[in-house]
Amino acid sequence: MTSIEAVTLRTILDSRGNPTVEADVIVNGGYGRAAAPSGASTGRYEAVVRPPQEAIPYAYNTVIPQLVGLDSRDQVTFDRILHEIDGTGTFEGIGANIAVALSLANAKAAASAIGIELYTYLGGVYADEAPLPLGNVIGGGAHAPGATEIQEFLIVPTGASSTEEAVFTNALVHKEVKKLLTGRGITCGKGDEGGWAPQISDIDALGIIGEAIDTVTDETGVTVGIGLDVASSELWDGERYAYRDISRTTEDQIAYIADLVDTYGLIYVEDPLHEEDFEGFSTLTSQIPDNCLICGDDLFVTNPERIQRGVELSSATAVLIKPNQIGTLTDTFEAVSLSHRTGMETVMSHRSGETTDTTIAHLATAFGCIYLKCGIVGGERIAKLNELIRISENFA
Ligand SMILES: O=C(O)[C@@H](CO)OP(=O)(O)O
Ligand SMILES: [Mg+2]
Repeated sequence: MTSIEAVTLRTILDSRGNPTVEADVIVNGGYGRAAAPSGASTGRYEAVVRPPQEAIPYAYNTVIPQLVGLDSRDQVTFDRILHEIDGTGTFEGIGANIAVALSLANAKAAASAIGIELYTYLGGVYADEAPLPLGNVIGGGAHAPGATEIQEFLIVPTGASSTEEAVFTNALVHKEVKKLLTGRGITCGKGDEGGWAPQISDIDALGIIGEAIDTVTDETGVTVGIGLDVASSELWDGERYAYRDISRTTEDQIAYIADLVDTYGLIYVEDPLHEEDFEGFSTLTSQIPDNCLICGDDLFVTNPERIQRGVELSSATAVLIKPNQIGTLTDTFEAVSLSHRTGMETVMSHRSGETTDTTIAHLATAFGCIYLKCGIVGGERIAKLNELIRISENFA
């Protein structure tokens, strides 16, 4: 038994300058630390976050005394107890930020006590491949208001032969996009996730990224695919998708996305429709070629019940996995395994508000996710990418 000896919670800074929760779990022979990230375009059905200044004192009184003495290696019981103490099903009581930090820190403590890496502890001998990085190269929406209308223009170095090459290919495209923007006299800063945030149309963004990829592929020989996170719940006004100069009905939106997939050869589209529209997702998925994943983020919120509904309606071919949307590692694992059992891919994802915590690089590898979505540059993003490079050394 790896007994939990002490638990500490503190408030730390996130990448947007907001307070977030960090947990330390100390066990006999090891310790684990994890921090909660936070979203800007959060799904309506995500587990509930409580402000750290309220949630931490509450956890010291109500949660931590019940965790001390538990066996850290029994993650299922640890997570069940978090749910029992909370009692709401959505972590409204203790806060999903507290729950996720504690749950991940506990797994890391158990791995550390055994003296193995987290991805090996969770994935065993069959965790032998690192996911490809899916990175945000241009962005707007809730992450950079005033820039592009689609929230994220993503790239995946599908032709990379190593994690190092994959990570650096994305970085080269990111640099090349800056060159092209500057060459056209377009000034831009960066959005919350480190993608460029120019005031250009979505179509121009796709054109520029295509050009940048061509240059990088010519230089390196590595092919790169393009994806989108439309984050459509942010555009949906209850009746239509309200873009700046046009508003689209659901049918128009489906036709628009299908056309983008076709014209730009997209290989990944996340949240093309809003978070309630399982049927619209299903119609779009049936029209899209198999080589393009249709991924649900706000639609599924890493919640097995919602994923099951998506399975029944064939709404998507991939599920975005964000541990803080559901609150515990065990719930996250259930979401991943249900997705895989039903033939869907999984994409482990950062949030727009992040810390230098690298846990998701381990989870993505342990759980066999196809992609790790975590940006391209910026300290809190490269922390995860550099960890992925370290993890991949073991598979060489
Ligand atoms: O929509 C998303 O997929 C995420 C991460 O890119 O954004 P946020 O964390 O703001 O929900
Ligand atoms: Mg998303």
